[in-house]
Amino acid sequence: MGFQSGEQANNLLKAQCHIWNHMYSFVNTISLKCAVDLDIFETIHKHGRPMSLSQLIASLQIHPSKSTFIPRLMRILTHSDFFATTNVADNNNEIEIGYVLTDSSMLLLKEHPLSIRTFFVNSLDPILTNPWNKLSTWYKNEDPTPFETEHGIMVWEYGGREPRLNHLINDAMASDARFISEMVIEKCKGVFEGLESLVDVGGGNGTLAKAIAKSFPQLECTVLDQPHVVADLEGSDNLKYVGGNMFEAIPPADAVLMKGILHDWNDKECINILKKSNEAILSKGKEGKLIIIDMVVQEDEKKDPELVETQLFFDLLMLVMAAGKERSEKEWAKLFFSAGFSDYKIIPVLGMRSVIEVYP
Ligand SMILES: C[S@@+](CC[C@H](N)C(=O)[O-])C[C@H]1O[C@@H](n2cnc3c(N)ncnc32)[C@H](O)[C@@H]1O
Ligand SMILES: COc1cc(-c2oc3cc(O)cc(O)c3c(=O)c2O)cc(OC)c1OC
Repeated sequence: MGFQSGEQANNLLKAQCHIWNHMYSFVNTISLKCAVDLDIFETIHKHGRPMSLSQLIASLQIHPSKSTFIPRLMRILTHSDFFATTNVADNNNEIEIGYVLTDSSMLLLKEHPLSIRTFFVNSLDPILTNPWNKLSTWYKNEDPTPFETEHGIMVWEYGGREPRLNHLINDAMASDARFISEMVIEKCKGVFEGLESLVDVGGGNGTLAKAIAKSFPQLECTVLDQPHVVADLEGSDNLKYVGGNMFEAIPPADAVLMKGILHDWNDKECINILKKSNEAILSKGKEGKLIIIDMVVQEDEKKDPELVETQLFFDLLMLVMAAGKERSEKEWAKLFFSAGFSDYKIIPVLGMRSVIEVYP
């Protein structure tokens, strides 16, 4: 085949690069996981100043025959912004490259107060990644999710039967909730002010509710989750745990909080949960509200390509794990009005996610 122009050939070469880039996008994931498993971030952090390759290699627990392969791992992770480099002088005053952590790698440290390492590590456990290999099979069968095609059971039911999955998910969610709690409370104080009671529906082990209960001591907080999730958890003065089913009943409260819940369900199921939430709010006899923390998918691709791509990754994650979806503002509005709510306000202060207030 002859090319009509140099431009045509160049376009095909670019297309090939695009395919190869996607063919090996997983290299980014695997390299990052490898650095976490080898404790590279912890090692550089503990060093306390820029760390040269020789210092790093000497501190890692790797086989001596693998020392010469560390620079290549460091190079790709520097390319993907998990390390920054600077010049450092060695003992002989020779200049070498020194590695330092970036904001992203800091969040993968075990001891960082906002660490999301557990969310990262647990999300890459084979129990949660194997279902992705069933995506095309799932498109050809009647199963509700690729998770069910892989494991023969839906994710939330499986959590009740398989303690390892229950812990993987609960610990991952708690890690995310620790990250987001402070920001929610700091940036959205007004959302909680004046409330006397709040129920965190599907609140997991209560990480977010605990932070809210601590910041607003006058607020009576309840965490509703599946019985096996809250079974061994103990409340405090203004926090209690209730085992139940959000499709059946939600305890009455001035406000219903749902973080990362509605994106796990399809539209029909969401409308049922929203109607139960509306009943819970109205039964207090006051003008309560619903507080949702979830993604609002940005429709303007060009605004922040990494943010939009990550939202689209999560949209497919929801399809693979739980038959849910990430929603655009239009899709959220349709759900709220179908469930009988009259208005809503999106507060876009959490990066990829937003706080949405919804009013009866
Ligand atoms: C994605 S996690 C979110 C956890 C928590 N909101 C957070 O932000 O960390 C979804 C939660 O919904 C809970 N869940 C699933 N089905 C439920 C049901 N029918 N009733 C109550 N909770 C449920 C799960 O047990 C899980 O804790
Ligand atoms: C709780 O708030 C959020 C939860 C999720 C989230 O993340 C997951 C990650 C996994 O590896 C497997 C899963 O099954 C899940 C979920 O089911 C799930 O809901 C994601 C969020 O934002 C992207 C959350 O914040 C709203």
